[in-house]
Amino acid sequence: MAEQREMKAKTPWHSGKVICVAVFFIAALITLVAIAFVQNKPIPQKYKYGIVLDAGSSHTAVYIYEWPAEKENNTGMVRQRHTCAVKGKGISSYAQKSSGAGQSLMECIEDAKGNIPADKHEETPVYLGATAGMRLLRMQDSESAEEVMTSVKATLMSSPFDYQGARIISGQEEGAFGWITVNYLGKNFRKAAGTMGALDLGGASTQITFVSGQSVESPDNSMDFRLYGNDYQLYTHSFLCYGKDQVLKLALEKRLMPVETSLEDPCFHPGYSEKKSVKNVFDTPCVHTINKEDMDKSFTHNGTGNFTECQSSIMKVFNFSQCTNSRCSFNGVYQPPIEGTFGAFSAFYFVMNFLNLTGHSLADSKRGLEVYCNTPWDAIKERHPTVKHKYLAEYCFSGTYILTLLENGYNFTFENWKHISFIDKIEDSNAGWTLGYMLNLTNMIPAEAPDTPLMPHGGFVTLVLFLTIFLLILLLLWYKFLGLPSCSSPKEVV
Ligand SMILES: Nc1ncnc2c1ncn2[C@@H]1O[C@H](COP(=O)(O)OP(=O)(O)O)[C@@H](O)[C@H]1O
Ligand SMILES: [Ca+2]
Repeated sequence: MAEQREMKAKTPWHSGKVICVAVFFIAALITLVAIAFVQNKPIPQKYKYGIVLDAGSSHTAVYIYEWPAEKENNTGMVRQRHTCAVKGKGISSYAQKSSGAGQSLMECIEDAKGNIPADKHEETPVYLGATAGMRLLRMQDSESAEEVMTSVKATLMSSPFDYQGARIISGQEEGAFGWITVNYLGKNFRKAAGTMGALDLGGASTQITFVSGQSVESPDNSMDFRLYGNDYQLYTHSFLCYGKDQVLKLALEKRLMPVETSLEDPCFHPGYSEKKSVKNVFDTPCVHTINKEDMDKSFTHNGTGNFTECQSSIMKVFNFSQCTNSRCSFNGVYQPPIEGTFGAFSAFYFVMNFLNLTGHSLADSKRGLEVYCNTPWDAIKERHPTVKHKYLAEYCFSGTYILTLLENGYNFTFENWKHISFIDKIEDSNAGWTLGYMLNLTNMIPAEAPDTPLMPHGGFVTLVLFLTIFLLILLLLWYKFLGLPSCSSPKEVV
């Protein structure tokens, strides 16, 4: 008997105590693995949506953004879900028939309805911001501008979305929100590396915005932001009339005074010849007024294709002679020295990308344009049969304007030219003021950095699982070498 009892003690696998521990052990392990698995499985994300209409001078674009509901204050979480290009020209072109402005947006509003889940329509904010085309119309004819804005407001208010306003934004806002967009998308706000300046070229205005180490001398050009716990003092300026369509008018105006029947233009290709109406040049508050008689005339616009001469003619649209600050860009506008890297978007990108000049030095870009501008118009048309006629005719002018604006206007140099990146999108979202505008209006950029957990949730669960398994193994080893703590009742132990 005594021998039998000894045998039993030496074969613990048959003991009730061991089975008890094993059952607990396996049950605990299964539970842990199940918890880790369930917790690590991505839970279906709840998304929120926002719509911004960019009512530019040349056209209107609708942007739909989306972001995971519980992560809205993290940088870089909002992304562009969809865009819709409104057919026809910009809303300012409806000055004479304002109801057409709101009507023009209908198709893209329908398109937005299909792109946002129906149960979210009511809670999705919609904003419209109009830029330089409407600023010019307001200067020219404030009543018509008011009517156009009333018309677009009515359309947006009749949509199922949550109407949050339609207004003409200021040039400072346009510049600053473009800067916020590129730095938000580039996740620069929480990096030590610093931010990127923003260069936006439109049809009617252009904006330059960057963080300057020097204090900004003129209050009009200064904007302060506190974002994710950092203070930023921005230098920003918007040059009304210096978008590429208005600058073309400024340049033509200089060559058309006095009004003649033909005009030789080095900024257009040799062989280019088109009849244009004088009114098309002088129909804007950016140029001088001329008498009605001249307004009704027309002229033949002939290209001569000469980059150097084109550049000299463009130089005349800038005024470099007066500056009441310590330093200026042009037209007496204060600008601190260029600092850091820049993202150049909108027409800066469209034009430089078409010309294949996005990765070139300033010297190479000039050489490239010399050849391009001098190429006969017929050859250009043959090479690009599908490109819109107006764009194609104007790329030599626009490219030359871009180089002149950046080098002579803003004082970029052969040296720091490489710090300019011509960009269209960052991570599938367009660079432009719309995203920054929405982030600001929805309070999605906190002033202080939100507290972040030490490690992501999934990592935390996995770590707990491993630590527990490790402890269980320790327990088993302990049992093997030191014996088993009893599972049975205290009475039996005694
Ligand atoms: N593919 C393209 N090639 C050249 N220019 C383009 C292209 N697409 C758009 N543009 C131009 O980009 C500019 C966009 O300006 P827009 O945003 O409408 O005006 P603003 O910002 O001054 O109110 C316009 O001059 C338009 O003609
Ligand atoms: Ca624009």
